[in-house]
Amino acid sequence: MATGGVNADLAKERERATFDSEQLTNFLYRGPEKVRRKRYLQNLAIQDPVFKKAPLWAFLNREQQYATALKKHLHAYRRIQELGITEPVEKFYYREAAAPHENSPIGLHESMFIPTIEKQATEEQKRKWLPLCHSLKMIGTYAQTELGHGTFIRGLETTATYDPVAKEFILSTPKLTAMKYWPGNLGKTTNHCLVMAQLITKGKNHGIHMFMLQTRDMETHQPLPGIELGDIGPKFGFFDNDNGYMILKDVRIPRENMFMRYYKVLEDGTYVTPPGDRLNYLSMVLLRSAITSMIGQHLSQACIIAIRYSAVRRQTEISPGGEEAQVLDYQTQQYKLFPALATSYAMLMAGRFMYDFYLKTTAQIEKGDLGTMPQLHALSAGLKAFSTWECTAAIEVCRMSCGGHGYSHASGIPKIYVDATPGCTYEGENTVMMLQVARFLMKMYTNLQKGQELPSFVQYMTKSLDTKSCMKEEVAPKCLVMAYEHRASRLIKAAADAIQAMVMSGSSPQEAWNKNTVPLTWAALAFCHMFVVKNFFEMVEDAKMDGQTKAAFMALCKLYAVNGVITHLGEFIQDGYLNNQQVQYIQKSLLDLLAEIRPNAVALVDAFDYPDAILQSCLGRYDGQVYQALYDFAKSSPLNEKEVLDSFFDYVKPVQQELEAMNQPMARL
Ligand SMILES: CCCCCCCCCCCCCCCCCC(=O)SCCNC(=O)CCNC(=O)[C@H](O)C(C)(C)COP(=O)(O)OP(=O)(O)OC[C@H]1O[C@@H](n2cnc3c(N)ncnc32)[C@H](O)[C@@H]1OP(=O)(O)O
Ligand SMILES: Cc1cc2nc3c(=O)[nH]c(=O)nc-3n(C[C@H](O)[C@H](O)[C@H](O)COP(=O)(O)OP(=O)(O)OC[C@H]3O[C@@H](n4cnc5c(N)ncnc54)[C@H](O)[C@@H]3O)c2cc1C
Repeated sequence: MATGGVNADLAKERERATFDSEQLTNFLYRGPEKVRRKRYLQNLAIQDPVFKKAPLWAFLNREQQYATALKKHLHAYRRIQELGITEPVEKFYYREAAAPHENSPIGLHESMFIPTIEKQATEEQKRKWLPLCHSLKMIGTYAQTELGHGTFIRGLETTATYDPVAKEFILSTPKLTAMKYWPGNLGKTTNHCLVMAQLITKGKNHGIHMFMLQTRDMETHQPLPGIELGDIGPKFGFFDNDNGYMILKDVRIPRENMFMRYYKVLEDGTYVTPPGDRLNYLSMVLLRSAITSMIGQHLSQACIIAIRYSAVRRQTEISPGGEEAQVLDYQTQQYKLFPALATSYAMLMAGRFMYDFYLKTTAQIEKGDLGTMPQLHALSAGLKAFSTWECTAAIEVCRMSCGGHGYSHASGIPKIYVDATPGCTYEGENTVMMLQVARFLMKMYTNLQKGQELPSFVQYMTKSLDTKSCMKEEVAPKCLVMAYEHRASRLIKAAADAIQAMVMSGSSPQEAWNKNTVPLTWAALAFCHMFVVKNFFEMVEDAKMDGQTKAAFMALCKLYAVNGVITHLGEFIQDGYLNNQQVQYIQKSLLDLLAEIRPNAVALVDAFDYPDAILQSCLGRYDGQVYQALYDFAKSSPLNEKEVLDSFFDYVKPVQQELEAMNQPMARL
C-alpha cells in the first residue's frame, strides 16, 4: 500500500481550480441526491468482502479470469436483488464498483436477452420466460453473428423451417459458415439463446426472425442433442468472456418458441406480416443507444488516469538548474489530453441525449407509432460509430501520454482500451453504421429537394450554402455550430450530387452509391460531429450550475468544437467558408483554451467521481502516490514469488553448460 498523504502537486492542483468539482459531479449524475445514492451503492460494493478479496485480474490466467468474473457478477446479481435495487442506473453503479475490471459473463443475459423478451415476446411468452430469467434458471444470450456473416444480417445462413405436422421449427446451421460464432457467453455460461435465423414456411423464405433455443440441460448444464457448443478462444480483450460458437443439426423447437409479438407463424404455417419493418432489429438499437455513454465513461477513466499522473510526473528542467516541470505544464501534453477530456464530456452529453431519445421513441413504438424509427436508427447507429471511433483513439492518446508506465497494466489504461475498442465492431461495424446514416441523409436530401419538411435535427440542411462564416476574433459558440452545420450540409450535398451525376450519365443507383461510399462516410461523419458539437453546447448552456463551474465546462465545450475544426480543417475551408484570418482566430483560440483549462484539469477529472477501487490504476490514484503504487504492483507480480524460477534450471542452466562445453578449447578441435 502506498502511504504518505496526497502528493503535493496534486493537492496544489485541487487548490488552484477556479470551480468546485462537486458542482460538476452533481450535474453529471443528475443531482446531489443521485450522487449520494451512487456513492452509497458503490461503497456497499467496495466494502463487500467477496469483492474486496478477489485477486487482481492482471495476474490471472484466462480460466481464473473467467471464474473470478463469474463469481463476482453472480454475487452482485444476488446482492442487487437482496438490496432491492431495481433502477437500471443504480444496478450499473453497484456492478461497476463490484467488478470494475471483470466483464460480466451474464452481461448479455441482462442487456440483450431479457430486454428482447420484454420487447419482442408475447404476453404468454413473457409469463413463461421472464421469471426463469430473473431467477437465473434460464441464462441467455443473443446469437446472431455467424462465421460467414456478421454485418449482412439478411445473408445469415441459419434456417428455421416450420413443420406444420409436428408444429415445430427445425433449426439448422447447414454449412460451416452458418455456425453461430462470436455471441458473448454462448460457449460455456448460458443455457439458452435467442437465435436469429431465416424463417422458412410453406416453402417460402420470409427472412430473419427470432427464436428461443435451449442449448444446455438446465440441471446438468450439458449441451442438448444436436447442439455443439464451445468457446472461440482468447481475444484482444474481453478475456474473461466466453464468446462462443454453435452448430445446430436439425434441432426441433416448439412453434411457441418463435418470438411472436410482431411476426407470427400460425399453426398451419401461414406467415402473418408485422405492422412495421425491421422491428426485430430493435435489440441492436437498444445496445447501440447505450454505447455512446458507455464509451464516454471508458474515456473519462483514461483521462482521470492520464491527467492526474501528468500533474504528478515531473520531467526535464525548463531552465538550466531549475525545477523539473510537471509534464502537464507542457503545451504539447495539454494538446494531447485536454481534447481527449473534452471528447469524454462531449460523448457523455451525446450519450445522455441518445438514451433519453431511445426511451422516448421506443415508448411511441410500443404504442404502434413507428414514424420515428428511421431517425432512431440513424442517430443510434451514427452516434455509436462516431463515439466509439473518437473515444478509442483518445484512450490510446491517454495511454501514450503516460510514457512507459502507460504500457503497463499497472496504469489501467491498456485494459480500458482493449475492452472499449470492440465497440467499433460489435453492434454493427462502424463503417457499415456510417453508411446507414448516409442512407438516411441522402433520403433527407431528396425530401428537401422535393420541398418536404425535414425532422428538426436535419433542418439546417435547408439553409443556403452560399454564405461565409460569422467567426470573429472572439470565437463564438454560435459561429462554431454554424460552421459544423455548413460543413455537414456541404458534404451531404457533395455526396448526393456525385450520386445524381452518375445516375444521370447512365449508372444504376446501386452502382452510383457503391462508387461514392467514401464521400458518403465523410458526409455521415460530419453530420454526427455536428450533432455532438451542437448537443454539447446546448447542454452546457442549459446546465443549472454556478457561473464559475459553467465557465470551466464551457471552456471544454469550446475546445471540443475548436479542436474539431482544426483536425478537419480542409473540410471547413474547401469552399472558402472560413478565410485565412478566421482560421488564425481559431488556432489562437485553441491555444488560449488550453491555457484556460490548465488550472482546472485535475478538478475536471475529479468531477467524474470514480473511486480508486473502480479505477484500479497505480497512475490515476486520488492521492497521486504513483511511485510507491508502481513498486507495490511490481512486487506483487507472481513472477516474483520465487527468487529463482524453475525455468532457470530447466532452460538457462543446460544451455549455459552446453555452450560452455562447446567453447572449451578441446571441444573446438
Ligand atoms: C437497460 C440497460 C442496458 C444497458 C446496456 C449497457 C451496455 C452494455 C454493453 C456491454 C458490452 C457489450 C457486449 C457486446 C455485445 C455485442 C452484441 C452484438 O454484437 S449482436 C450483433 C450485432 N450485429 C449487428 O449490429 C449487425 C449489423 N448489421 C445490421 O444491423 C444490418 O444488416 C444493416 C442495418 C447494416 C442492414 O440491414 P438491412 O436489413 O440489410 O437493411 P438495408 O441496408 O437494406 O436498409 C433497408 C431499410 O432498413 C432500415 N433499417 C435498417 N436497420 C434498421 C433499424 N435497426 N431500425 C430501423 N430501420 C432500419 C434502413 O434504414 C433502410 O430504410 P430505407 O432507407 O429503406 O427507408
Ligand atoms: C467482443 C465482441 C463481442 C460480440 N458479441 C456478439 C454477440 O453477443 N452476439 C452476436 O451475434 N455477435 C457478436 N459479435 C459479433 C459482431 O456483432 C460482429 O463482428 C459485427 O457485427 C461485425 O460483423 P463482421 O464481423 O461480419 O464484420 P465484417 O462485416 O466482415 O467486416 C469486415 C470489414 O468489411 C467491411 N464491410 C463489411 N460490409 C460492408 C459494406 N456493406 N460496406 C462497406 N464495408 C463493409 C467492414 O467495414 C470491415 O472493415 C461480437 C463481436 C465482438 C468483437
